[in-house]
Amino acid sequence: MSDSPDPKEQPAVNANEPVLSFRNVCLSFDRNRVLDDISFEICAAETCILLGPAGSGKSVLMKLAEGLIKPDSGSICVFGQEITSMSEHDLFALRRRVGMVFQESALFDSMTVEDNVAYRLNEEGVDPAETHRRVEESLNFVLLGQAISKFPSELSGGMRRRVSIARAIITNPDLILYDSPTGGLDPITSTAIVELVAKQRDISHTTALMITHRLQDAFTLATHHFDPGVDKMVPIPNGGVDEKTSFLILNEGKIVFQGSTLQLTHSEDPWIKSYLA
Ligand SMILES: Nc1ncnc2c1ncn2[C@@H]1O[C@H](COP(=O)(O)OP(=O)(O)OP(=O)(O)O)[C@@H](O)[C@H]1O
Repeated sequence: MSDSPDPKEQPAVNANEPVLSFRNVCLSFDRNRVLDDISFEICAAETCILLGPAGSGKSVLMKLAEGLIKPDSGSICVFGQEITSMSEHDLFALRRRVGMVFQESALFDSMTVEDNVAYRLNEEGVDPAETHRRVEESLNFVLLGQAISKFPSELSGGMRRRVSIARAIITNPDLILYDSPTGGLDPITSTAIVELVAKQRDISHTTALMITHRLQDAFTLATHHFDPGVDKMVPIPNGGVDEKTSFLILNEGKIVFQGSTLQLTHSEDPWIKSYLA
C-alpha cells in the first residue's frame, strides 16, 4: 500500500490548474525519437483535439497521459499530480477519475452490454441496484438503452463505440481520453459519435483529449454545440466556434500547431495549410 493520498478522495478539479499537462516530454523507442519536447496543457472543461499524420505520435502521447508508458524525460501531470514517478497503485486510483474510449471499442465479448458498461462500478463494489440505474442512465445518454441485454457481437461498429462511451462516462470522470472514437466508421455514424462527444462536452463539461484521423470530425466538433432543447448537435450560429475546443497537431513527434480553431484555419504555415487541404 502507498502512503500517498487516494486521488479519488482529492478535490474533483481545481479550476486554476491544468487537468492534464505535458512539460518538455521526450520519448524514444530504440533510439528513434517518437515524441520530442512536447509541452501543452488542457484546463478544466476544455476539449483538445489531437491531430497528425499516421505515425506522428498521437497514440503514444495518449498512452503517456494514461500512465501506461513513461517518458524518457519531462513531466506529465494529471489533476495536478506528477504521474511519471507514480506507483501502479496510485496510477490505478487516479485512472478511476479518467474515462477512456479506445480505438476499437475494446469491449469484453463474453459480457452483455450491461456488464461491459457496469464494469468499473462492479470493480468498485457499487450497490447492484445503483449500478443498474447508472448503466441505464449512461446507455440512455448514448441512445442505446434498448441494447442493454445484448452482446457486443450483436451490435454494429457504431453501437459498440456508443457502448464504449457509455462505459467511459458511467463514473462521471474528470477527464475523458478518446482514442480515435470514429476510426473505421462511415461518415454518418462518425457524425453520430461526434455528437455524443459534443453532448458530453456541452452538458457535463468534461475535460477531454480526443485523437482523430478525420479532419471533418474535428471541425464538426469545433463548430457545433449540443442543444439539449432539440436533443441534437447544431451548428454554432454565424459561423462561430466552440471557445473551449482547441487543437494540437503533431508531425514526426513534434508539436507543429497548438491553438484555437480560428488560429488553425487562419494559419499561414505551409505544412499546416497542406495538411488541412
Ligand atoms: N511500442 C513501440 N515500440 C517501438 N516503436 C513504437 C511503439 N509504439 C509506437 N511506436 C512508434 O512510434 C511512432 C508513433 O506511433 P503512434 O502509434 O503514436 O502514431 P499515431 O500518430 O498514433 O499513428 P496512427 O495515426 O497511425 O494511429 C511510430 O513510428 C511507431 O512505429
